[in-house]
Amino acid sequence: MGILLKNVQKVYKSGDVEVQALKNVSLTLPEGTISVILGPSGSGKSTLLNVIGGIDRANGGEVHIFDQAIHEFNDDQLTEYRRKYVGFIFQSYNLIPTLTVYENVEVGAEISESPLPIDEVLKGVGMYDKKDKFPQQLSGGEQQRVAIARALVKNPRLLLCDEPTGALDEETGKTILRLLQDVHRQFGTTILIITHNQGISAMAHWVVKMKSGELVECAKNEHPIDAEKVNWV
Ligand SMILES: Nc1ncnc2c1ncn2[C@@H]1O[C@H](COP(=O)(O)OP(=O)(O)OP(=O)(O)O)[C@@H](O)[C@H]1O
Repeated sequence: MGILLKNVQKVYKSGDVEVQALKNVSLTLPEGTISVILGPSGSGKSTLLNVIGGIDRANGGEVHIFDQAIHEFNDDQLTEYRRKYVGFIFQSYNLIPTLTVYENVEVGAEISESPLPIDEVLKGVGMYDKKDKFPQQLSGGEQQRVAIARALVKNPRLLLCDEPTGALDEETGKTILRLLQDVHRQFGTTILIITHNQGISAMAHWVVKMKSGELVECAKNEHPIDAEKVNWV
């Protein structure tokens, strides 16, 4: 199984206040599928992604990723899990401003046991021609391509995307979604995408809906559409 969550709970405490970010979330997503996670702001989407990616720990329940019980992992094991299996893409790109495009992707390659060739990955995302540029010399869409290249160069089995098109216009956003779809087709990568754009769910195999820390729906989409045909909302 790809992703298997059983009764996962996450509580954040700040002072006397407790926030139940995840309430008994159970979820099954097969390996090699694209899933979209929808839900209002504060519903627990990022927390869910972070728990699956081993950035954050659940307070209760079980988290099995590729048949590994990561909720039982110690910190070193969790770091190793992230390094080996997980690529992250965020809305804010998180590129290192003092490094070139090539060097930013190299950072991703260095932490991997079996990285893909950097030049090939840069060509794949259409950024090879700009490999010597710095992030501030690039448009938002180009920066996101570099961030995707940095995640992909690890050849991750799991690609976690938190609002990857949130800062992009429709045309650029769709090229990024196309790229994710191509990655899925080429490598069979399991991809999770958090979005506020409901239209994107039409390109996913599974659509997960969150509300107030609860998983309210996990529906299969039998006929995912191409990224270009997404109804941008
Ligand atoms: N580090 C933290 N400390 C305290 N509370 C937190 C922390 N991270 C998240 N929360 C709270 O947990 C709840 C779920 O947050 P989360 O970021 O997972 O929601 P979200 O659905 O991703 O929201 P958004 O769409 O706005 O990013 C929110 O009430 C949030 O304020």
